[in-house]
Parts: sequence; structure tokens; C-alpha cells
Amino acid sequence: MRILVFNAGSSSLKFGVFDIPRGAGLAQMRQCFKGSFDRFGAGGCEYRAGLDMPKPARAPHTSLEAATLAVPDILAEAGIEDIEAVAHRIAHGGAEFTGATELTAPVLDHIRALTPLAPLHNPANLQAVDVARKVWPDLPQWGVFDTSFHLTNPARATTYAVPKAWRDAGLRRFGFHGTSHKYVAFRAAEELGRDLRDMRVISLHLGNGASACAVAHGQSIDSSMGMTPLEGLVMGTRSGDVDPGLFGYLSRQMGLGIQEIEDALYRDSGLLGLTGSADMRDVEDRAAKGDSDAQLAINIYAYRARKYIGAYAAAMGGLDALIFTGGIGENSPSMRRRICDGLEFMGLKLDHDRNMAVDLVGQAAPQIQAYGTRVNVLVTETAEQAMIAREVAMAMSAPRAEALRIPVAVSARHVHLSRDAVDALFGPGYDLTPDKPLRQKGHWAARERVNLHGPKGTISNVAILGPLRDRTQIEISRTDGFALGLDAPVRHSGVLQGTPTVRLQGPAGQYDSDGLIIAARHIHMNSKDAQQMGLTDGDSVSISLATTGRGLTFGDVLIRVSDNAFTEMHIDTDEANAAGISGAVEGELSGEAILRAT
Ligand SMILES: Nc1ncnc2c1ncn2[C@@H]1O[C@H](COP(=O)(O)OP(=O)(O)O)[C@@H](O)[C@H]1O
Ligand SMILES: CC(=O)OP(=O)(O)O
Ligand SMILES: [Mg+2]
Repeated sequence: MRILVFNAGSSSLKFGVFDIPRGAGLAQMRQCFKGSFDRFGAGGCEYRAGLDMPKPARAPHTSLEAATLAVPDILAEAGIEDIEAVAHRIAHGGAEFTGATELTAPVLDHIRALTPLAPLHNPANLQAVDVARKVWPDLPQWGVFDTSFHLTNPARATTYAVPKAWRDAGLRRFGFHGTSHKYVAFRAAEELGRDLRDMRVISLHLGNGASACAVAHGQSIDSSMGMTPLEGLVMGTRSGDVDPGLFGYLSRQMGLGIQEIEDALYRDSGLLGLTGSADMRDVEDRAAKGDSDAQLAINIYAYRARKYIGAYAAAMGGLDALIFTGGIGENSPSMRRRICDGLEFMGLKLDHDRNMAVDLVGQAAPQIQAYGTRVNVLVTETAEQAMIAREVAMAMSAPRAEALRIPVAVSARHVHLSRDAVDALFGPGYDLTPDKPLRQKGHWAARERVNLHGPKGTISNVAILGPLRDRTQIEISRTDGFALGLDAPVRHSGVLQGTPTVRLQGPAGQYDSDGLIIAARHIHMNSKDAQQMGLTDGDSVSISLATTGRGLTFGDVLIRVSDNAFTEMHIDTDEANAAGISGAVEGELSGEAILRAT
């Protein structure tokens, strides 16, 4: 399979063509073309092409868009034909995209909607999609997202301490450069001959955009960029961390509008704001000639990065390897040195000769720590394009993957009430008030709540789900059972013989009812999906949740088919916690694990 990859960054366009033999392992992947444009200005840009990345030549393109438009001709001239898919780096994918995704119209709409959260990136990424669409209208286009790798970050790392209404509106941290952090972490482990799952790694991606990432035991647990690629380290034109108190001051005291402030933080800050140049090569040259602004900028840059190393070593309880990548991380021995100086207290020290002698040809990942020190320090090229090609090739060769993904919903404790129960709890003839519709058609959560009393304790404010049923059923988790002091059996809905009795308390009175169960996990499935997946009512399947950070396969998941069902897997809060679920998750059906109903 031959895949063309576009990696549009905030200051550069990189592209590559990869051959991945069908059926063969990904190790046999071969790059057959490579090119890049950067240093855009009024007089054009620098251009490199060819596998050995020769010295840059000048090209006339003054913008990323113009450079993107030139790529098809470059490939044609190089005799690159028979491309089978085009893969794109997409910076912001929100919480939605956990891996390579085909860029269908709704997916593209979603990416477009995220543009305000990555104004320098998503438009450039979408531009490359547009160009590729026009030139190769029949080829599938895929996206690989910077944000995906960080979706394993725990809530304590992704949650801003801001009002609930803001958090409910979607304010949270995401993190970027995920494809790069993931690749370099794996590459470092490979180089060290260790299993990444046994390691605590910090990756510093220092390009035009820059971010630090803590990779604990193979998973990203924190990164320095937030809801947008503005937070964190000092960058080419972006500020990184600032005091949120600045905004009020800038608005009130300096009369700046929101758009002006945001533009300045994205485009006129960072190295550019500090020195007048966004390019570290210029800044280093000026500093060497005695320019004090450039010298201060370099100090701020290194100091910020060093602070993040300390923070992430603390977050992980130690550090085994530090990795430098991105244009600055790969090419600036003096910046690597400044960042690492002073970290000897944590066992991190560079060998200065090794640091100066770094040569990255042929995917090398040289180690540059002083001999005998505890923390390994490596430098490696980021290879985002290769990683993107690899993820897309894997996704494209996964059979029917799309059809077999099932959204997972976590059911918190709730009750279904009978007419009798409502009469006793709320008064004779009382009608519950439907408040929120549920995804299963005709079902709703009521505004009213009840309390549950058991011999050990009380659980207050338990949701009531309508419509009314013939029998009252109370669904709790195992943990809730301990809180109540009652031992509820795991049962399918409606199978209530011999279940324990619990006291329900409403405003008008009490009602003792049996029907206390832990709901057995199940999948509501509409007939069309069932047919497509080859399943019938009563089948049991295994569902793997691989994307949650505590990947788990749930066996014995009952399929319940009905015509109008919204296809969705239901698990309880204990199961969700065990699988480390936060936010939207999909489960994957393992085809070999279907147990037939009859
Ligand atoms: N030899 C070098 N010394 C110092 N900085 C360098 C060197 N080569 C490239 N850089 C810096 O790398 C940055 C660009 O990084 P890169 O990863 O290519 O950008 P992007 O984030 O757009 O992909 C620029 O600040 C550039 O000055
Ligand atoms: C997310 C980001 O900052 O990307 P880049 O380094 O390409 O600007
Ligand atoms: Mg970059």
C-alpha cells in the first residue's frame, strides 16, 4: 500500500510517501519520497526534497497554502505514482478521535468546528485535505490527530479548576504533538532495549510549536499544551503559560479586544515577541553576537522547559529517559545543554561531547547523557509522517473495524418504578415529570429523585427512569451495595426472582421493594446494526475497550435487539472505573468471541 502523508505545522509543510507491503509487518515499511517547506517569508521559502534531505533550496512560495498546491507536481516530477491513500496530520481532534479516522464529510465538519481551538493548525491541515481532494478525488483521505495520544491523561491532568458550567461546556485540556511524543517514546525504548511499559519518560518536542509530555509506562499522562496549543512552553510565536489575570488587565487597562489579545498570544509572542524573530537559528545567532533580548529569550525558553522536566518527574515519581525532538530539540546542542544544566540533582547530566556530536541520519536515536548517570537522554528525529502512515495503514487493513465499534454508556445507579411505588413515594396518582430524554427512544430521566435505605447506610438523590414498569427494579453497583449493606446479585433487567428488598424513600412516604440488582452489562442494538454485525437477540459477545488507559475486555455482554434501539453498550460505574473510562468511549467487538444464543 502506498500512502502520501501531509504534515502541515504552524510554520512548515512536511510530506512523505511510504510503501507498506500488504500483509507484511509494518517493519517493512519503506519511505520512497520526502520533502519539506519552511521559513516562509515575502521572498519565498526554503525547500528540501529527497530521501537524504539535501541542503535547502529556495522556492517561490510565500505561504503554506501555495507550498501545498505545489506538492502534486513535485511528486509527478519525481515519478511517484499509484498513491492509494492520503493521510493528514490533524492538530485538534478534541476528545472524539482516538486513532486514525477516515475523513468523511461529518468528520471534516467536526475538525472545522474545532478550528477556534487551533487557529494556526486546523485550517492548514484542512487546506491540505482540500488540495488532495482536488488532485486525487477518488483516493480515501485519512486523518491522524495530535490529540489522540493524550486521551489517556487522567482527569486530574485534563481538568481546569474553573466553574462547572464552563467545564460542562467542554473546557478541558487536550495536549498536542501526540503523534510525535508517541513515536519518540517508543523509539527511545527501542534504542535502550527496554519495554516502554516499564519506563517513565519525558519527551520534549521543541519545534515551532513546542510541548513537553510525560509518558508513564507507555501512556501519556500529562502534556504541557492545554485546550489549545497555546499553553505550556515558549514557542516560535506563541507565549505558552501566562497568568490568566493578564486578560482583564489587557482589556481594561490597555483597551485590547479579545481577538487582538488572542492573535497576539498566538502570532506575536514567544521568540518573536521577545526578539523579533520566531526562528531559533536567528535567535541563537543574535545572542552569540551580544543581543541581550535574544540572550534573555534563550534563558526563558530553557528555564520553562527545565521546569516542566521537574514537574513531570514529580508527576511520575521519577524519570528514566528524557528525549529531545523537533527542529530545536534535534538541531540545537546549546539549547539541549541549557535545558539540562542544573538537573544533576535528579541524576540527569549530559556528556558534552556526545551532545555536540549528535547525528540523526538513518533514524538514529543517539544517547547523550554522561556515562554512569541514571537518566538516559536521547535525541531523535520525530518521524511524525512515518507514524501517521503506519497508523493509517493499520486502520485501513483492519477488517470491518468501523462496523464493529459500539459506543459505551455508563449507567449510574437508578430505579424503575411501578405505579404502586410512585403512589407510595409521591402520593396517589402522582405523575413523574420527564426531565431529560435518554438515548433509548421513549425513555427519560424524571426530575424527581428517591433515597435508598439499607442496613448500612443511605444513598440519596437516586435517579428515576421512566416510563413506569410493572415491577419496581433498583439498579446499583457493587460499591453501592456495600454503602447500603445489601448484597445485590448481577442480573439482567426484569429477572428479579429472589432479589433483596430495599427501602425507597420519597417525599410522600416509604416503599419497600425487592428488585435490587447489579445490572448485567448488555448492548442495546437496533435490528439493522444487529444484522450488519451478524448478531441475534440473546447472543453474548466480548467487547474490548482499548482506548481508555486501563484497557479491558468485557466478556459475556448480552445482545438485546429491538427495532428502535439506539445501539449502545451499558456498563455500571464500577465497570467504568475498572476500565479507566472518562468521557466518550467506544468498545470493539472481538469477532471470535461471539457466543450464540441458541
Ligand atoms: N540548527 C538549528 N539550530 C537551532 N534551531 C534550529 C536549527 N534547525 C532548526 N531549528 C529550529 O527549529 C524550529 C522549527 O522546528 P520544526 O520542528 O521544523 O517546526 P514545525 O513545528 O513547524 O514542524 C525553528 O525555530 C528553527 O529555528
Ligand atoms: C500543535 C503544534 O503546536 O504544532 P506545530 O509544532 O506544528 O506548530
Ligand atoms: Mg511541529
